[in-house]
Amino acid sequence: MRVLTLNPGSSSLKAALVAAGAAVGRAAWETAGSTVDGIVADAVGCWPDADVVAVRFVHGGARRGPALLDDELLESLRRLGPLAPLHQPQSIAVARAVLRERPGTPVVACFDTSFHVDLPEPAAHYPLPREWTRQGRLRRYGFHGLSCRYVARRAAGMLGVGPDAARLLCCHLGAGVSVTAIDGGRSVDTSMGFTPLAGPAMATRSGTVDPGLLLHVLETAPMSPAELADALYRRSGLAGMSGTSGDLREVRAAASAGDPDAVLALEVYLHRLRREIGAVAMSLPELDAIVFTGGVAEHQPDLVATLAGKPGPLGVEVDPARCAGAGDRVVSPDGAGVAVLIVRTREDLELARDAERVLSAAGTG
Ligand SMILES: Nc1ncnc2c1ncn2[C@@H]1O[C@H](COP(=O)(O)OP(=O)(O)O)[C@@H](O)[C@H]1O
Ligand SMILES: CC(=O)OP(=O)(O)O
Ligand SMILES: [Mg+2]
Repeated sequence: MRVLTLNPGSSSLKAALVAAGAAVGRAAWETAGSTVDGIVADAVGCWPDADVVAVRFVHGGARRGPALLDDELLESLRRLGPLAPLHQPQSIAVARAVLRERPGTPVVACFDTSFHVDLPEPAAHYPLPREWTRQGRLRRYGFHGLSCRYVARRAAGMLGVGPDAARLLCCHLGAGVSVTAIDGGRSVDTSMGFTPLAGPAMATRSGTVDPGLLLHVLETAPMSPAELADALYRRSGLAGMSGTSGDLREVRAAASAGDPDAVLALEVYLHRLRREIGAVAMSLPELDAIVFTGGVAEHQPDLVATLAGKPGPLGVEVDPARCAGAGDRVVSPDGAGVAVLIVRTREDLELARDAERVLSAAGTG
C-alpha cells in the first residue's frame, strides 16, 4: 500500500510517500506565507498514485486512535480548532484540499493526542473546581504523540530492550517543544496540556506562565481572548523574547552577534527545558534514557550537548564528540547511568502505520 502522509507542524508542512514501511519520497514546505491549497496540490501532484492519504491532526480530543475522515469527523475536529490554533485549522485545510484534489481516495485522520489518552488520572486531572472538570473534557490531552510513539519504539530497539521495558523521556524539540515520560511504551506524563501551549518555551509560544500573571494582564491592559491567544501562541517564546521569527537558527545567529535579547532568550529556552525535564522525570519509576528528537535535535545537536552537557542531579552526561555525529545515535559516554539518544523523528512512518491499520480494519486494505 502506498500512503501519502501529510504532517502540518506549526512552522512547516511535511509530506512523504510511504510504501511497505519505508519513505520512498519526501518533501517539506515552510508554511509562513504559503497557501495550504497550493502545497497540497504540489504534494498530490508529486505522488498521484497514493492509495490512501494520512493527515496529522494534533488534537483528536478523547479519540483513542486514527479514523477514516468523513464530513462528520471533519466538523468535530474543526470544533477543536481553538484548542490548537497553530495546527488544527491547517490540518482541516489540508484535509479539505486533499478531498477536493483526490475525491474517492480514502483519507485517514491521525491524532497526536491518542498516544496520551490513557495518562494516569493524577497527570491528566487539573486542580480546578470539580464542576469544571467533572465532564472529563478540561484535562491534559498531550501532543507530539505520533513522534513519541515512534521514538519510544526506536529508542527501545537502540537500547536493546523490549518496547515494554524502557523508561524514557522523549524531548521533542521542534517549533513546538514537549517532554513526555514513557514507561514501557505508555505515556505517563507530558508537559503539554489541554492545549499545545503548555510546557517549556517554544518558537513562538510562551509555554507555561503563571496564570495569575495573565489575570493581571487582563485586568491592567484589557484585551480580547483572540488578542491574548495571538500574544501567547504567536508573539511569545523565542520570537517574543528575541524579536526574531523564533527559528532557533535565527535566535542563535543574533545571540552570536551579541544581541542581548537573543542571548537571554536562549538562556530562558534552555532553562525552561531543563526544568521541565526534571519535573517530568519524576513521573517515572526509573530513568533509562532521555531521547532528543524534532527538527532542533536533528539539525542542531550541539544544542543537545549544551542542554544536557553538565551532569546534574539526574546524572545525565553527553559526549560532545558523539553529539556532533550523524544519524540515530547514543550521545552519552559508555557506561553512563542514563543513556542520552538523538533520534530523528518519523511521524511519517507512524501516520502510514495508522492509515494501514484503519484501512485493513475497514476491509479495504
Ligand atoms: N536544516 C536545519 N538546520 C538547522 N536547524 C533546523 C533545520 N531544519 C529545522 N531546524 C530547526 O528545527 C525547527 C523546526 O522544527 P521542526 O520539527 O522541523 O518543525 P515543526 O514544529 O514545524 O514540525 C526550526 O525552528 C529550526 O530551528
Ligand atoms: C504539537 C506541536 O507543537 O507540534 P509541532 O512541533 O509540529 O508544531
Ligand atoms: Mg513537528
